[in-house]
Amino acid sequence: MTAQFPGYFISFEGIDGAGKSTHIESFAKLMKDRNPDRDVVMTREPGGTQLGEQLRALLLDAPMNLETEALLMFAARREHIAQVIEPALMAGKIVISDRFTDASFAYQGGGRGLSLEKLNALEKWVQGREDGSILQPQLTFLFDLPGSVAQARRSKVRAPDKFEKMDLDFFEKVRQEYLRRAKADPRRFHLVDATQTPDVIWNELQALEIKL
Ligand SMILES: Nc1ncnc2c1ncn2[C@@H]1O[C@H](COP(=O)(O)OP(=O)(O)O)[C@@H](O)[C@H]1O
Ligand SMILES: Cc1cn([C@H]2C[C@H](O)[C@@H](COP(=O)(O)OP(=O)(O)O)O2)c(=O)[nH]c1=O
Repeated sequence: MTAQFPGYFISFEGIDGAGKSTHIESFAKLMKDRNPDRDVVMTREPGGTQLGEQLRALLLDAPMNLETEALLMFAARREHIAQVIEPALMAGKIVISDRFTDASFAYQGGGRGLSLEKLNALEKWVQGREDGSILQPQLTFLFDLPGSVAQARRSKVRAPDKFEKMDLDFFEKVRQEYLRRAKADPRRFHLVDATQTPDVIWNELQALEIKL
């Protein structure tokens, strides 16, 4: 269940190298152009706050126990929700986040094997609201593509962080968990075939009618 806010919450998801960053800023500009009376807040996870960015640096670099990793992801998320996401949504803003909780289910759950039970408990704890609802994006773009294609793209442009050093099998498991979640919640997810060219993807994003 999603709490009702005057704002609108959108997340971008996908395995590393899927093409999220390539489109997210143009998409934020598109939202602003179409809704000139609304503020658009761009943010990211892990991160989005001063503490969250410090946690991000640790999470993307230091090897750690799986439970520790999940707890730190959700700790950064709690701060992000309290400081950035909820206030913006209460004020009627459009929040666009480069990743949110689906990434924890996909990476720590699907990829590294943390149980669904623990992830569900963390989600309830961190995103639970007084009215019993759980904060979720209203719309999630899932950029989907085979791990091998994403890996080839990444290797051309950047040195890998801790997650990007994981092998193909890991990314295939992350991808399958993302797809499982998308299938379970088709009203929230918009699946993007990320093997298409950036132009085709951009046309697809522009053609979407988003009812705020
Ligand atoms: N649709 C696409 N086709 C081919 N290359 C792409 C496409 N989208 C992005 N890229 C390239 O792939 C690399 C990774 O894209 P990026 O947007 O950083 O991915 P992400 O943010 O999902 O990790 C970049 O070099 C980018 O230019
Ligand atoms: C939000 C989140 C991210 N991650 C991982 C996915 C990415 O590998 C990494 C950072 O994501 P991202 O910002 O997409 O990295 P980049 O800017 O290098 O494309 O953190 C998790 O494992 N769990 C989470 O809950």
